[in-house]
Amino acid sequence: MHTKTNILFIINPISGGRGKLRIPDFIDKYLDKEKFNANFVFTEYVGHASELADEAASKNFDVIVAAGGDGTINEVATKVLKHNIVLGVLPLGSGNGLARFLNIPKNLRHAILAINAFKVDRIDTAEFNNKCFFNLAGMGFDAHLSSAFSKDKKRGLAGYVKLGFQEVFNYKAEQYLISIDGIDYKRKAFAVSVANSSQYGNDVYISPNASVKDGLLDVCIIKPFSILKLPVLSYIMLKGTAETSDMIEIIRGKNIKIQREHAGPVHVDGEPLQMGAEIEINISPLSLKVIVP
Ligand SMILES: Nc1ncnc2c1ncn2[C@@H]1O[C@H](COP(=O)(O)OP(=O)(O)OP(=O)(O)O)[C@@H](O)[C@H]1O
Repeated sequence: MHTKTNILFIINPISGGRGKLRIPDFIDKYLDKEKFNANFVFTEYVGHASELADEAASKNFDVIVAAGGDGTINEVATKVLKHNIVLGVLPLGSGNGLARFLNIPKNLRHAILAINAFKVDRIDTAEFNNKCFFNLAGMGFDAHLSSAFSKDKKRGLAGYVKLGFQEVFNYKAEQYLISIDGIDYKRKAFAVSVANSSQYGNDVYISPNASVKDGLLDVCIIKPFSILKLPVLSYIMLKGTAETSDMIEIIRGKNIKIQREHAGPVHVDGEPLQMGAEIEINISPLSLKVIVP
């Protein structure tokens, strides 16, 4: 007789700006009950997913599924990594950067069927000072925007795009000293992103050739630009041509130190945080077990 796998679904009710009350019933309908004992829990506040995942992993859960966006994945995966169990993802966020990179189906039924198939792969993870990240972290305009977005009542893609347009006009590029595996680069930048996967979400690519399995982080420096070139930058990101563009410089490495002008906002998987002026980023190759289609 097989023992079943204990699986917990941690559902963020606000991610992606859609109601999720019926999600547990839907999952229950398609999940393979021969394989899994399923439990469901909704998060109630920022940081709750992390607490729930930590508790479940120290009990008898073998798989924890983050049902939400990159912020929810970040909280859950940090604890899944710590306890060396398996992460699942149901992409129910606004951008779903990591899920898109991993080709996890946007269609919920298909994403559940992929969990049933239970193909487990390993991906790189990284630390941004003492915070884990799995998709993308950074500073400059990205961080400024995610800080502003978190204060905004309206979630979802439309709200994000609208706010982005408002903020981009006022934002000033800053000076950074970036050390990548011991080589120093002094750069003025609109934003500095450190990419594990290739995209912010919604198929907006900052580092189109990034891989979560190459043991490398992609430091993406968006150079200062005239606002008139904003459509060009947007086009580059949508088409995934950053690698050959003169608006973005991409340098790969394992150990990254960034000295910025002052302490201030950063984002870690899209979630805004405040950090000091000095940031150190390191990669842990193939450290996280995750269910992939
Ligand atoms: N009940 C809740 N009320 C308010 N915030 C919550 C609640 N549960 C979780 N959160 C927070 O919601 C934030 C956003 O979640 P998430 O990133 O999953 O969605 P998203 O931003 O819509 O998607 P994406 O990151 O893919 O664009 C996270 O910081 C998480 O901690």
